[in-house]
Order: sequence, then C-alpha cells, then structure tokens
Amino acid sequence: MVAPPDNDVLWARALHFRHKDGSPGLSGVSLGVREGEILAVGGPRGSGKTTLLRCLSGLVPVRGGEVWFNSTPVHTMTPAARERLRRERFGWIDPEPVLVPELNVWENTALPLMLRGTARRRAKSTAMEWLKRLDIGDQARKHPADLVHAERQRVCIARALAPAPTVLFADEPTAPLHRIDRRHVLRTLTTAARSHGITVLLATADSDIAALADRTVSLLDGRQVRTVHLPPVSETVETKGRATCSLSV
Ligand SMILES: Nc1ncnc2c1ncn2[C@@H]1O[C@H](COP(=O)(O)OP(=O)(O)OP(=O)(O)O)[C@@H](O)[C@H]1O
Repeated sequence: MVAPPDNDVLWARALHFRHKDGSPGLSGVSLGVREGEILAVGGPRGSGKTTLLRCLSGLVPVRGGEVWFNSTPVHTMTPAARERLRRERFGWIDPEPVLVPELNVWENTALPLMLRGTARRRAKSTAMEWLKRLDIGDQARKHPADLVHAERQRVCIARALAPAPTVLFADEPTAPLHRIDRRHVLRTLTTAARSHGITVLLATADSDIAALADRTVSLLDGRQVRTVHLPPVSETVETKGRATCSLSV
C-alpha cells in the first residue's frame, strides 16, 4: 500500500467498482484532490460520476484499488468506521432533495450539527445563518411538504454546508433548480466552500457548472478520459450561421 501525497486531502488509485447486479461501474480511475480545491467530475449521463463520488466518500466499498482520506485508508475501513467518517468529516448533496418530513426547515438544517454533538441553540443559529445565505431564512419554521421542490434543494445545500465538512460531495446539486437560480446557488456554494476551506467534488454533466470549479476530471463509461477544450465559436461565425439558416428557411 502506497501512502498518498501530503497535499491531497482525498486520493484514489486504480479504482474498480462493479454494481451488485454485475454491471461495471468504474474501471481503473485514479485521482488526487487538493485541500480546498473545487473539483468537477464531468461526463455524460451514466458515465459513472455518482458511482465515483459514492466510492470516494466511503458510501460503498470499492472492489479494487485504494481510497485515502488524508493519511487514512478508507478502502480498508469497516462499514461502521466509514459511516463515522462520513458523519464527522464529509457532506453530501443529492440531485433530489431528501429531508426528514417531520422536522421543520431549520431542524433539518441543524440535524448534522446536532449529530456531531453541537448544542441545539448553537446548531439553530448556524443553521439559520446558512438558510439566510441561501435565501430561505424566512421559511425556517415550515416543514418540507410546505416548500416547493427548488426550496427543498436549497435546504439540502444549507444542511450540507452548515457543519463546514472537510469534503463536500455534491452530486448534480442544482439539478432541481431553474436555470436562473442555478448560477446564484452554485456561486453561494462555491464561495462558501472557498471561504471555509471546504474541498468540493462536484458531479455535473453541465460544462457551464464545471467552469466554476478549479479543475475537471472527466469520465466516460466508468473510465477517466482527457477533456479537450475546443475554442468557442466566434459571435461572427455564429451570427453568420444563424443568418444563413434563416435565409434558407
Ligand atoms: N445500483 C446500480 N445497479 C446497477 N447499475 C447501476 C447502478 N447504479 C448505476 N448503475 C449504472 O452504472 C453506470 C454509471 O451510473 P452513475 O449513476 O454512476 O452515472 P452518472 O454519470 O452519475 O449518471 P447520471 O448523470 O445519470 O446520474 C450507468 O450505466 C448506470 O446505469
């Protein structure tokens, strides 16, 4: 077993994963994530982005290869140790909002803090701060069922940021938001991560979203691929093209 480089908070080597039904998930993925870095994991639908995040966060055990968090090997941990690591050091945002229906908005947001031992009053004030940053502070006493889908996702984002996790795994975090909301929420997320030194792994199939990251790792069919950045089409060419199209109609 080779120890990871010192400046990588998360490090994976030759990851292999197969789903329970035998379908391939990941084939030989290796990467390092530096402390405080925002790393986009790109690729089309079904390329393995979610699977990679699940393996790196210890949510599922890898079948081959190594995952390290700082100097701790995650791939040899027991399920209980992986669960503790996720609870204490990692945050997770799903593409769809998952909240506890019986708890109100601030209680949902404060939950990870209270599970880490923060007193209720302090957890509430931290939760309220994050809800305000995400423009839903005025919904704090409502229950998830009283919110619209996009508001529920904002609560999930506030909940993931509130404990200032060492690593935040964000799987298509703005998928349920309207296009105009997306950029604002993502800016809030990335700005908050940078100011709190939170390392972020951001799975996204959207190159505009990936552009907010420091770096992108791209997947295709569970393998890492090189990303080729083509120069943008100039406005003149595009305009000419559009003009040609409209003329030919
Ligand atoms: N639990 C599962 N059992 C079997 N196959 C699965 C399972 N989860 C995912 N897969 C398959 O593994 C491949 C990778 O899926 P994954 O969800 O990791 O990709 P993704 O890039 O995150 O896609 P999306 O953007 O659609 O979420 C896909 O072919 C998917 O159908």
